[in-house]
Amino acid sequence: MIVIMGASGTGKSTVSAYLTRQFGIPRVLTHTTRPARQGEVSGVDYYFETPTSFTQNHYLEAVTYSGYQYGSSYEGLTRAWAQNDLVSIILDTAGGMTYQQALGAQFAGLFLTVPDAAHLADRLVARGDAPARVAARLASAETKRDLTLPPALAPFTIVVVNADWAATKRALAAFVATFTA
Ligand SMILES: Nc1ncnc2c1ncn2[C@@H]1O[C@H](COP(=O)(O)OP(=O)(O)OP(=O)(O)O)[C@@H](O)[C@H]1O
Ligand SMILES: Nc1nc2c(ncn2[C@@H]2O[C@H](COP(=O)(O)O)[C@@H](O)[C@H]2O)c(=O)[nH]1
Repeated sequence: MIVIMGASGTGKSTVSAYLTRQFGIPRVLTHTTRPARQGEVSGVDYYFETPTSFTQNHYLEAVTYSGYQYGSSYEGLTRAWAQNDLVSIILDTAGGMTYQQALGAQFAGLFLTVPDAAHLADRLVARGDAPARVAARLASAETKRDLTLPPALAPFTIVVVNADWAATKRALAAFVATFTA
């Protein structure tokens, strides 16, 4: 399982979509109580939940991130694995730690970063996020934490600086090749 991590705006969803498009690697959909962003669809981007419906799934792990609940359910994992042996999932680093412990050798971390975190706000605003929401997200303890890869995950994780998209695509191709070699 490719576990994609990184702070908000580093490009996790963009990379995950590229892995699906280019290499046929499906993404495990996770559940959240945060409101959908413009263009996001339940069952495509997330399973969007109410606080009550969130409790009705069976989670391998769940976290609170920037004031909302997120969780990866066994139901979501089963659906993705029915499509392909190699799947990706987007998690915060706390979830990444849980998955590394649960999956052992099947865990392949992919940590995204940018050369200058000051550019993250510009990316999120360009994505269409409201400036107030961007400020709250980037000020959150979880986003600050996820600017850095936890040392415990370093042996099992590659780091990709996602600035020049062509370079990112080359790094992803080399990474994916390690699973098919
Ligand atoms: N290499 C890149 N260069 C410039 N912009 C990029 C690059 N990669 C992604 N982006 C853009 O940055 C914005 C944020 O990307 P994305 O939504 O994939 O980030 P994310 O890490 O999933 O964020 P979040 O955790 O907030 O959902 C998007 O508008 C995306 O198109
Ligand atoms: N530990 C988990 N983290 C998750 C899960 N689903 C998403 N995430 C992470 O949450 C933040 C915020 O996501 P956003 O879409 O609101 O920007 C981000 O770091 C995701 O990686 C999950 O099920 N478990």
